[in-house]
Amino acid sequence: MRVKICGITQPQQSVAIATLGATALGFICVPTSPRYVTTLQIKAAVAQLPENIDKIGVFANSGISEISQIVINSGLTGVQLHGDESPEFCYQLRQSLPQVEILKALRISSLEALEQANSYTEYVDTLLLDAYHPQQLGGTGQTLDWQMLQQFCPSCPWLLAGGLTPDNVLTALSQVNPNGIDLSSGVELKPGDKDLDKVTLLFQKLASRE
Ligand SMILES: O=C(O)c1ccccc1NCC(=O)[C@H](O)[C@H](O)COP(=O)(O)O
Repeated sequence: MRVKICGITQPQQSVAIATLGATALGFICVPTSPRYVTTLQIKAAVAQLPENIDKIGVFANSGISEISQIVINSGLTGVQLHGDESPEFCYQLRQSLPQVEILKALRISSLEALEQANSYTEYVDTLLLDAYHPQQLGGTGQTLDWQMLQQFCPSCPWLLAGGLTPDNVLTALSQVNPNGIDLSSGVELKPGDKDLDKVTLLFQKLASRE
C-alpha cells in the first residue's frame, strides 16, 4: 500500500521518513499554508531522496505554467491538485507534464460530493479523498465519514486522507479499502515539523496488519 506523508518542510525529516517506510512525500506549494516550502527547499529535499520515493507537490488553484515551472525546477515527480481544479484543467496539465503523476484531491462533505470523482478518473492518475473544512484547504486533522466510503471504488487508484493518525489508521482501513493513505497533522509536532516517533508508530501499526 502507498503511504504518503505530506507537509514536509525539513530535508533531514524527508530522508528519515522515507527510511521509515513512506513511499511518497508531499511538499506544500500553497503560499498561505504554514507548511509552505519554496522551489529551492523542495529541490534540496528531492536531491537527498532515493529515486523510488514519489515526490509530490501540492498546489491549489495555481496556473499550469506556474506548476510546470516549479515541477521542472525542483525535480518533483507528481502534482497534487488540492483546489477547485476542473477535469479540463487536469487534462491540460497532463499535456504540459506528460511524465508526471497527477493526483486530484477532492474535499468531501457529502455523498453528492463523492460523485464528482467519476468526472476526474479519465484525466488523472490518482484520486485523493480529504475532509472538507470551510476555512482550510488541507492539513486540517479532520476525518472523513469512513462508512460513506465503504463502496467507493473508482476506476483509478485512490488515497485516503483526512485526520489519519497512528491511533485511528487501522480502524479506518478496516472500513475502507484505498490503494494508499496520506497523513500530515496526525504525525506532526506542529505544522511542518513531523514527529518521527509518531511516524515510526504508524509504520509499526501498518506492519501489524500484514
Ligand atoms: O497541509 C496543508 O497545509 C495544505 C494546505 C493547502 C492545501 C493542501 C494541504 N495539505 C494537503 C494534504 O495532502 C494533507 O496531507 C491532507 O490534507 C491531510 O491532512 P491531515 O488531515 O492533517 O492528515
